[in-house]
Amino acid sequence: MSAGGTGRSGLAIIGGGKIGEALLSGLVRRSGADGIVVCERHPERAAELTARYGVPVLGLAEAAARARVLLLAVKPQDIGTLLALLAGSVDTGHLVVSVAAGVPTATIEAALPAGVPVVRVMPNTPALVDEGMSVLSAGAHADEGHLDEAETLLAAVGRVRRVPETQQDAVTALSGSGPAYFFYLVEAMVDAGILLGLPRDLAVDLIVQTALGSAVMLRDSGEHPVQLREAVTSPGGTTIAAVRELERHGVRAALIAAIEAAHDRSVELGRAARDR
Ligand SMILES: NC(=O)C1=CN([C@@H]2O[C@H](COP(=O)(O)OP(=O)(O)OC[C@H]3O[C@@H](n4cnc5c(N)ncnc54)[C@H](O)[C@@H]3O)[C@@H](O)[C@H]2O)C=CC1
Ligand SMILES: O=C(O)[C@@H]1CCC=N1
Repeated sequence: MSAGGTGRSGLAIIGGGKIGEALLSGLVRRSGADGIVVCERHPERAAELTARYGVPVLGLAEAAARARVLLLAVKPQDIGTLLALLAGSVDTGHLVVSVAAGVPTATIEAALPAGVPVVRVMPNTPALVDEGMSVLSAGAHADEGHLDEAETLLAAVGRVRRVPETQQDAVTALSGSGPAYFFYLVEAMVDAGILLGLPRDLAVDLIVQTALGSAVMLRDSGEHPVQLREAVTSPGGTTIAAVRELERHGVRAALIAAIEAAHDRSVELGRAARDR
């Protein structure tokens, strides 16, 4: 991560919120805090990140003067203001990596000096435990080398895939927001355990281990989710009684509609960032 002639190296994480911290924590675990700086506008939060990870918190101009890669991790609603503050400190020797949901690379490019390479990334919070899923797309001025650079960065906290930018709103709805759907499902299953009279800690333990085991099977067995579900579903048994209720309550349709709504919201956030 060094750019010949500029004297810049390393990474500035701009926005030390939930995803900024998830990425920071993984990067520090992997290679230590050297070469990483953070920009965070809330001083209390900034102090917390320094205490937790040993990273310096700098102003935007100083961070851009030092770091070659600028990782933008502020809300889509704040990206316009951030880019206006940052534009005078950014040049084509930087690589700008944005994780802002919905915000097209073209919107970021238009707010920065001509030719600055931009890569759009959709990560997710399991980066906190090195099991993240990050999906990359190149902007107009980002080449294969820039994508490789962003991929190396994100690979420190989990798996990485590349897609054309047109797929990023769908990716955001699936893997970006995806952890929330699984947590929601787990909450509901724990509630069911409570209804059936189990102690909460037992219900949580049963469901979390079942989620983990199921996830490993999905990843490693080579079998389709339908085959895995069929293997649990004994004729005349308990599972089919539950599956009938899931179908009767439209859970499959509800999930599809929910994910479509997340996609549409991502598109909307992108439009709002462009028009702001
Ligand atoms: N939370 C998640 O699971 C994921 C979030 N994202 C994206 O990451 C971005 C951040 O999301 P969260 O971390 O959830 O939000 P957050 O609200 O927890 O964090 C944003 C942080 O940016 C800081 N900030 C805002 N403007 C700033 C500026 N000009 N200079 C310095 N710091 C500034 C805020 O003080 C805040 O701490 C969003 O664009 C979101 O779409 C992407 C993937 C997953
Ligand atoms: O809810 C959000 O907008 C962000 C983007 C993907 C996950 N969290």
